[in-house]
Amino acid sequence: MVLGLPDGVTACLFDLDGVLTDTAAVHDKAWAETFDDFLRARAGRTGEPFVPFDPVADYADHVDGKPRADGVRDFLASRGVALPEGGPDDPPGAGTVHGLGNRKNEVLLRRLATDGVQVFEGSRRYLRAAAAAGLRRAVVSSSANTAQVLEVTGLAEHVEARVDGVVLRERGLPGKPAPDSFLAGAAALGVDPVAAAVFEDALAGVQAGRAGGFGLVVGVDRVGGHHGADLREHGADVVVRDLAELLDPAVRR
Ligand SMILES: O=P(O)(O)OC[C@H]1O[C@@H](O)[C@H](O)[C@@H](O)[C@@H]1O
Repeated sequence: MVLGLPDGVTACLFDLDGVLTDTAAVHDKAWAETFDDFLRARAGRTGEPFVPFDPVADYADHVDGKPRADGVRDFLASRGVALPEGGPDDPPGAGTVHGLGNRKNEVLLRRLATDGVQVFEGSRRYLRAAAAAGLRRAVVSSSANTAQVLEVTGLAEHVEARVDGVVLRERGLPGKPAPDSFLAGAAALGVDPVAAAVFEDALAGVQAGRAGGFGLVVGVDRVGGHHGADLREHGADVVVRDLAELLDPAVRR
């Protein structure tokens, strides 16, 4: 066993937000701000009560890990709201799926610029150890901002391939929970799925890992509560709080 991975696993497919970088929380806040503005205005118009976006349950169940437009559609569907699709050039905040998505991206970029991006130290160490052990390494994220985040954090140099929200759109691939993005990551590294381990903090992400028949699905639980159990239920073979636990089994819970 190398770095907590079963024999035969020669590649690692890392999700980005919440696994390598502390950006899941930033996405979550940007979604909450966007959806709350939308829901508040809608309640004002319809007279229905304003029920805010729940940054724990709504984020985990409907948004986390999915491509931007899927997040908009799936969360609104959970509230019985269907918006027209619109198009990628819709102005931020327009009453379309893309308009709300563009608004969320504006808020996200503003928050990333003011708060910066933190890399989880255990993840940086794990990436270095994986490279030293000769494991292949790809980042597989639904975010269209992946390349910029990898650059500003200096993580790009540790990663050999990237499948992200931009690549998914270009290739017309379905996002997580479909396995396609992880399968594309394994293909980019030239390995079979069974020889690759998936590292994921989102329910949609571990579901994708399970659906793709990967060698191991590592759930990363940074939020606590019942998220660890939910990750297992949706497809994680093991759950850790930080990738450092895989480097040092002594700190494993
Ligand atoms: O809006 P972006 O940057 O393309 O990101 C899309 C999604 O990317 C995922 O990585 C995040 O878990 C989601 O929260 C986010 O919504």
